[in-house]
Order: sequence, then structure tokens, then C-alpha cells
Amino acid sequence: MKWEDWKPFYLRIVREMGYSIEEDRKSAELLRELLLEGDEYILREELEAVIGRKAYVFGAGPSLENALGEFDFSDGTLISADGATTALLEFGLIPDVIVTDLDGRIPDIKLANDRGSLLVVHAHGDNKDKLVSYVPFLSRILGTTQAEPLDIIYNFGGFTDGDRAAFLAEELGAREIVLVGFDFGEIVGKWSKPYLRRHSPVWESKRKKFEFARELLTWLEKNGRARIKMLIPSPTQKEGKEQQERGRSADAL
Ligand SMILES: Nc1ncnc2c1ncn2[C@@H]1O[C@H](COP(=O)(O)OP(=O)(O)OP(=O)(O)O)[C@@H](O)[C@H]1O
Ligand SMILES: Nc1nc2c(c(=O)[nH]1)N=C(CO)CN2
Ligand SMILES: [Mg+2]
Repeated sequence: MKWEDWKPFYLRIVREMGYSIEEDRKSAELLRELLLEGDEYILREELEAVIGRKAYVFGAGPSLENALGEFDFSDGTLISADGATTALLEFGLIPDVIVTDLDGRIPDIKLANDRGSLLVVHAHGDNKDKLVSYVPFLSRILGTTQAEPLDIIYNFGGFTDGDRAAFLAEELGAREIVLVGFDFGEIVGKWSKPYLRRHSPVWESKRKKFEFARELLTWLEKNGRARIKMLIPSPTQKEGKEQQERGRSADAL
């Protein structure tokens, strides 16, 4: 996504979410310094080399678990959005790429990184502390920002880890993007934050993030070159029964 196309989205996001452009810029500068110090950064070309024509992008919605149990993902590049990494590991999958602002489960991100996952670490005004704490212990990192790009800090477009992963896949050559575990609804998947014990009702700031993510993915579908598909798993027997019962009680109204 070109900066001119991204800029209007970005200005709306900072206004509606109450973010500071100055803090986003400072965070990008900080990540740049940390990456240059650590010498563990990678450039666009290295990431591009692992993105195939087909990419699966894994979000942390509740449907992720059933999808991981039901489908085979061996014909594409695996890109997990932050917290979704934990679920992939539980199913024995190592993502090729993890897109994160470092608020998922860090031990899982580190483990996947040690086993080969490339990291796309996003700098924003509210994660400077996390960048300082974790970047020195991680390897093969490509840095991103939501403000103006710097030399080794990229902006491919997108806001939340999930939609940003889809924008990255499009920009780096995927022509089929399959979204898995994307349920922008009332329930946040339990993998989204390390402190969540179960799938949880959506909170206000997360609802706003979901709305932007949905809008951005719709934009990408219309304006990008890749075909975007949503993979929806069949409900488990228990969920099927619950859905049937909800249907019956709705019929009775
Ligand atoms: N129901 C859902 N619950 C959680 N994530 C979802 C859901 N549906 C889609 N997603 C996508 O999965 C991604 C998972 O990332 P995660 O929640 O770990 O981090 P995030 O984008 O940094 O959000 P936050 O800033 O609130 O932590 C989200 O960015 C979102 O795009
Ligand atoms: N300033 C700021 N920017 C963000 C934030 C956030 O919490 N604060 N969260 C994001 C991932 O959803 C992406 N960008
Ligand atoms: Mg995150």
C-alpha cells in the first residue's frame, strides 16, 4: 500500500483511537536504533523470499482452533498474527512469519523464532517498553511502523496485527490470501492477550480496532491484486447442537 493511500486511514485511526503521531514516530526511531544495535534485522527482500503465491494469515478469533484441526495448510506460506502463534504451536505448526506488536505470548513468539519463524515487529506509540525489553532477545526481525517509513522500518499498510499481515502478504507477492481465525464479532479469541484465560466479550477499544481491520481488509480486497478468501471451519458437534437450539428458540419467538 502506498503511503498516500495509507495516510488518510492513518489520520483517521490516530484521531478515533486517540493515538499520538509523535509517539508513533518516536517508537519507529527507537526500533530502528535497536535493530541497528543488535544487527539481527532483515530487509524486505529476505521476507519477500519466503512469501509464496498463496499465503494463509492466521488471526486470533475463536474459530481458529476448529480451523487448525480441520484443514491442511501445507500448500501456502503461514503468517500468524501475534497471539495466533500460540494456537499454531499447539497444533504443531511453526509459522513462516509472525506479525506482532509484541503483546502476544512472548515465550511462544521466541520459541517459534528460534525454530525458524521470521518476525515482523511493529513499532507504535504504546509499545516502546516492549521493544526495549524483547527486541534484543529476538532474531531475524523486519521492523514496521504505521507512521512514515524510515530506511529499514517499513510501512506496508494495515493497522491491527491481522490486517497488517494481509497487507504485507499482498505487498510481498502473495496472490491468494486465505484468512483463518478472523471473526470480527463480539468475542475476542483467548490467544489475543497473554492474560486471557478464555474467549472473552469484546471491549470498546478492541471493537474499534476490529472495525478498522474489517474496513482495511475490504479496501484490500477491492484494490489489491490478491484474491482474499475467508476460511470458515464447520462447527464442532457441540457447537452445532448449540446453534440448532438457538435456532429452535428463535423459531419459537
Ligand atoms: N475475534 C478475534 N479475536 C482476536 N483477534 C482477531 C479476531 N478476529 C480477527 N482477529 C485478528 O487477529 C489478530 C490477532 O492479533 P492480537 O489480538 O494478538 O493482537 P493485536 O492486533 O495487537 O491486538 P491488540 O492491540 O488489541 O492486542 C488481530 O490483530 C485481528 O486482526
Ligand atoms: N499507538 C498504538 N498503535 C497501535 C496499537 C496501539 O495499541 N497503540 N495497536 C495496534 C495493534 O492492534 C496497532 N497500532
Ligand atoms: Mg498484538
